[in-house]
Amino acid sequence: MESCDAALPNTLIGLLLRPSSLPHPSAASCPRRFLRDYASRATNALLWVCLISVTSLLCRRLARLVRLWVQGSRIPGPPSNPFLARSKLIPGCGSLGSLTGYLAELHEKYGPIVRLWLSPTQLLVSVKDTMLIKEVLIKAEDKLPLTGRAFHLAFGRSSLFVSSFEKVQKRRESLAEYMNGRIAVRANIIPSEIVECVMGRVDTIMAKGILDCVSVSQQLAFYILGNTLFGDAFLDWPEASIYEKLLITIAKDGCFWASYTIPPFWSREYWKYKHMCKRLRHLTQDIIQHCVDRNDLLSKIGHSSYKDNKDIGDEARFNDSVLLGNMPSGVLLQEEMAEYLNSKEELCGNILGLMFHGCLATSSLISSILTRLALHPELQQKLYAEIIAVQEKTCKLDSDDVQKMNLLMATVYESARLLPAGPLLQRCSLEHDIYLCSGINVPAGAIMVVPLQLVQMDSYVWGQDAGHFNPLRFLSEATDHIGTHKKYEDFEKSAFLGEPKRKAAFLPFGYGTRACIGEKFATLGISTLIASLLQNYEIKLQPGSENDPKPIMSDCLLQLLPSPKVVFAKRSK
Ligand code: HEM
Repeated sequence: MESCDAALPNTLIGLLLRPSSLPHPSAASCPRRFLRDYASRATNALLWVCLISVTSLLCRRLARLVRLWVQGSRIPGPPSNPFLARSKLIPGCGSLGSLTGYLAELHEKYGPIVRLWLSPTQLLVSVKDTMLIKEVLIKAEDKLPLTGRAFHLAFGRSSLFVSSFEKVQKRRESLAEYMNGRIAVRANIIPSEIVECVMGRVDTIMAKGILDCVSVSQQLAFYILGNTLFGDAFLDWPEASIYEKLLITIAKDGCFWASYTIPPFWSREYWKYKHMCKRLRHLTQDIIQHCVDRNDLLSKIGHSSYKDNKDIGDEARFNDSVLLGNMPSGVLLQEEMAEYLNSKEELCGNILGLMFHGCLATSSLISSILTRLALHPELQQKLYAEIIAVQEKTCKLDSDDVQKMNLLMATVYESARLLPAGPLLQRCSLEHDIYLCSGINVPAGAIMVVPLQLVQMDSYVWGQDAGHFNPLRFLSEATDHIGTHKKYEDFEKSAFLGEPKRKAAFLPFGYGTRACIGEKFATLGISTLIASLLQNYEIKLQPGSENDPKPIMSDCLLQLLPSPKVVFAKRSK
């Protein structure tokens, strides 16, 4: 009789199962027993395979962690042990009581690049030197996984706001191409209807009384972005104000909920948050539908082939949107249609991500500018004169005109310098170490940050008055050779300063592979809006509040506190 052993298949599993000695005599005589034996050996083998893979994964992780510890300890920084890191960070926050304050002290002591252990697995590397910053922002292409998780939790799947550069690269390129193309063909980035609508809202709010700088800026930003992404349909969309409130509420809590590695299913608050996110996504689908009904969207975010494809379904038209990827013009194929339906969630995630980031960043810059204007009436006067001088030569202000207004552009830049959208630019390299020219090696997985406040207010780069608001520093003839400002005179003839060191230290929109795509759009759009506002209104502090404490920058949250109450006084024409 043939042995059972001979019956084992001639495969790897057969090899693993082949007994070292002769088969058990009873195995040959009992096929059922043999099968049981076979199954248990197969299970054993499978468990071994699992064990080996998990062990090798853990070993790889451990090796990576050891590399992080070893290489991290070679970067200059306080002599702390990764295991004691977090407990030391809080009391060590220094006199300024914030991470930026602490980093300032560390840079003073250890030089332009310092490391800090946030936890045994989290190494933070802060870079302050302008040349190193450029190198880091070009070489490190990924963003922190936490950022991607927060966007995903709040807005669903997105191909624009994820950690890996590989995943966002294509969408970044198509969006940037579209935005820049749009600026090139349309001089009026903010169409006159939106300016009129925004002015109408300002009038309505003014009729009720005094304006809070932050909330009015939020509304302005929301309408500009909404109109850009959704078209004119956004202006008469009845759910717009609910949408705005939900977006802001969700944005505030996003990072908190995303910081849980395992979602806290047991928490009612978490489910409330998820419910709000769902509502927001439904509203986004609603506004998309509203745009489709009004045939509006593609004139804003798609490209021209929409008009040639009137016979395709409403939903298919969205396939043409840059937020999903440009489809070749012509008839849509079945698979493309199916692909589109799968991508619906992605479109929603991309739109919500853009609305969230764009609104928050734009409103913070508008609010900062309005505050400066209310606090500096002499600057406002000069700006008004500049606007009128340009306007006399043209009937309607557009972005081409605005670019001729040097003092206005300088005011926007200076406000962005003093109040960047966030305290830190963050990057990481998920897979590869980053070798810097200075000989420092930043291990893969380390969190790299650029403390924007320190860089944009560095007196070595910006002069002794670095902490003061002075738009003239961006204009050549209004600034003397040591960088201090003259009066607001002769600024009309001034050119923008192009000094490289300053440029490298001016990063409100980031730099390098993951820099902001909306930079040009935001600066020109905001300047056009401010020009239109100043044409019609004078911005004043609320009467009686002149002697109140002046707004100062809150170091942690990066906003001006308290938000001043302002009045928009209509100009007599
Ligand atoms: C005043 C307004 C704005 C400010 C201050 C601002 C600032 C920033 C900053 C600092 C970053 C990170 C850059 C980096 O890490 O190097 C960023 C990223 C980004 N911004 Fe903006 N932004 C503004 C408006 C907008 C607008 C209007 C849009 C588009 C509609 C936009 C689209 C993006 C996108 C898509 C990214 C992500 C890039 C990526 O992760 O690859 N931004 N922005």
